[in-house]
Amino acid sequence: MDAQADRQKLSLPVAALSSAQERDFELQGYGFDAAPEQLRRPRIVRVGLVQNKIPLPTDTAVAVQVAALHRRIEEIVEVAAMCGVNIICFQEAWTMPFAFCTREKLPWTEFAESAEDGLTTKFCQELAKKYDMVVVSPILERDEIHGGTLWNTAVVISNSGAILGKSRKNHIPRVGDFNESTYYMEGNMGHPVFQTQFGTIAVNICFGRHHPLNWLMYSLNGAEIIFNPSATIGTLSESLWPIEARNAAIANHCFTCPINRVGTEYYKNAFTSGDGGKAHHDLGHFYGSSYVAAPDGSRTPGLSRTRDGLLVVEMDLNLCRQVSDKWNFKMTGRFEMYADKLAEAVQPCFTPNIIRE
Ligand SMILES: NC(=O)NCCC(=O)O
Repeated sequence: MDAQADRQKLSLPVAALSSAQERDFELQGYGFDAAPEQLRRPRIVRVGLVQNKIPLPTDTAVAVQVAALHRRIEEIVEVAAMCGVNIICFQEAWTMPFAFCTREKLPWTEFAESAEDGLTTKFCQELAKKYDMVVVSPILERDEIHGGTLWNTAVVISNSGAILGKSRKNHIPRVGDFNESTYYMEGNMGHPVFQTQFGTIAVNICFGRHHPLNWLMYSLNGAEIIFNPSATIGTLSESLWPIEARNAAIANHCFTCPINRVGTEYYKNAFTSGDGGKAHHDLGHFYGSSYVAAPDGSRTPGLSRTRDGLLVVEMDLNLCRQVSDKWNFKMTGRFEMYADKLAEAVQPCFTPNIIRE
């Protein structure tokens, strides 16, 4: 039997379920248990994963689009609060259309905001305080202190409303129409993890999902829950989606939370893919399917491929150490051997260890 079938359904408040229905988004809840221990109490936390379409056409005024996204997220977060969510994470670049496919600078760079005192961070600080909830807010960041550099950044806001810090996307796609290197730089902050009241969390943004060493480094820094806010399309990655984050949860003895936006975003000006094909007006269908995977390899079902949704997942973080003690991948990982070998392999003078007759 697929381990995903035995994730128990979480019973969610009727008021939350009816609000979700009224507000036209899917609401699902699941739970992961751990065995009782003698010396540690269960460490129960509820996480919320939000996936959504952009509510307005991409040629609406920038400020109007941002405000509409704020309103949409506010109504979903309100329902998350009814469900007792402690930590919530939104999708990659949640305040904007995923317009990097166009390669146009304006108006898309106008969606970039300061991670420290931009409108969106202030909005999230209010939500965090109001609902006593840690908020992970992935945005396009404009870093005025460093010449206005753009980054793809997740701002982590404590349930007190204080900004705990930020984490930047380490790996930038060079595939299909994901022309993100035209806009922002590779993250320069390494692999920060954030100690929150509810557990230790990290944010591995989108394309980092394909890089096992990226997951590993967040885990080595102590992350128990790694969020993976993403924007990806069916024709490109749907076959990888159920596997990569789930495998990372197993390999790193932690929970992983991949989140993908939904819908097809239409652009007025056509763009090409540099493959001789016809110019087109959209990047493709963002297939949602957000889910949570546990360190024991089980996972929740995914949210819808087409609808806005909130996935509420209760987990006992004691499961991380319990699975680690069973499988010991951190003990058996031989990281010292790989550290040496990788240091050699990245040198220009490296010669592969191939034995020939
Ligand atoms: N947002 C982003 O990095 N997308 C790239 C495609 C993928 O990773 O599936």
